[in-house]
Amino acid sequence: MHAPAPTAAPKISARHVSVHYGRKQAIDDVSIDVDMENVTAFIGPSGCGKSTFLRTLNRMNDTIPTARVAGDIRLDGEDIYAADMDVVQLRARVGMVFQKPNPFPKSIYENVAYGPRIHGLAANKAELDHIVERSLTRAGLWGEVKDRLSDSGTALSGGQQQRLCIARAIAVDPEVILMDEPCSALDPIATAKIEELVHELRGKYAIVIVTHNMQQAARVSQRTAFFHLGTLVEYGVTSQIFTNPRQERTKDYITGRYG
Ligand SMILES: Nc1ncnc2c1ncn2[C@@H]1O[C@H](COP(=O)(O)OP(=O)(O)OP(=O)(O)O)[C@@H](O)[C@H]1O
Repeated sequence: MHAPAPTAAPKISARHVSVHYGRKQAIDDVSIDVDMENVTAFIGPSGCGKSTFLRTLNRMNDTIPTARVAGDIRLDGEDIYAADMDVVQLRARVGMVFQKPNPFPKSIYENVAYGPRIHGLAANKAELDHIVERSLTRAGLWGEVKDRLSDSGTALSGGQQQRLCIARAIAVDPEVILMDEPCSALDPIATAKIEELVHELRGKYAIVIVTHNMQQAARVSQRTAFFHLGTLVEYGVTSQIFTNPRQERTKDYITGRYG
């Protein structure tokens, strides 16, 4: 399986990655490059391993006791599974947004300020205020919340909560943002806002998005990886994957024959 030639040095380079949960293999020998310029979508039928593979990219699988990851994953050439890798730092550099919005039960301001504070990114309150405003602005939420920053994050609508979670990821200055079906709990209008946001964030961060929705993959990404039964079947330019897939299995999936 060959990744398309990246337009620049890859931000993330994964080679021969396999994942087991106990004795069950969920990912089998996946190699892929992700760059800054292109949004990368992971698609494939339920259970094919998209989320499992996504979680290897910031070691989120470490939190699952039965999960074992083999292979080599590099962030700007640095081995993220090296023994001396600081996982807290790594997860700030490679942020994650989940299926279900999960703001902290704290104020909108605190949701965004928490990360920069623990990572020591602001020298004083004014700097922290600035980071909070900038992050909420980038996440397309500032206008809606600037007059209610002390309200609870959990009181926002689902779509606003998801943008708050994106602002929270952005606040610690990540290099990569991983999104695991970020719109699956949202209505079409909130979904459209997140998709717009992905367009705006493209190039500022390397973005990988797992989606069940092929139209969404076609709309938001420039590179698409099709997974099936734990393997990476095909990875290429999104328009090519959807109009002229090289592999029979990809064609069957995108034409709705299974999934
Ligand atoms: N914590 C876990 N423990 C054991 N098996 C797991 C665990 N998480 C996932 N699996 C298994 O690993 C395989 C891949 O699951 P994963 O959630 O990565 O797939 P997916 O493509 O993201 O699916 P979906 O689209 O339904 O979310 C599945 O067979 C699943 O049952």
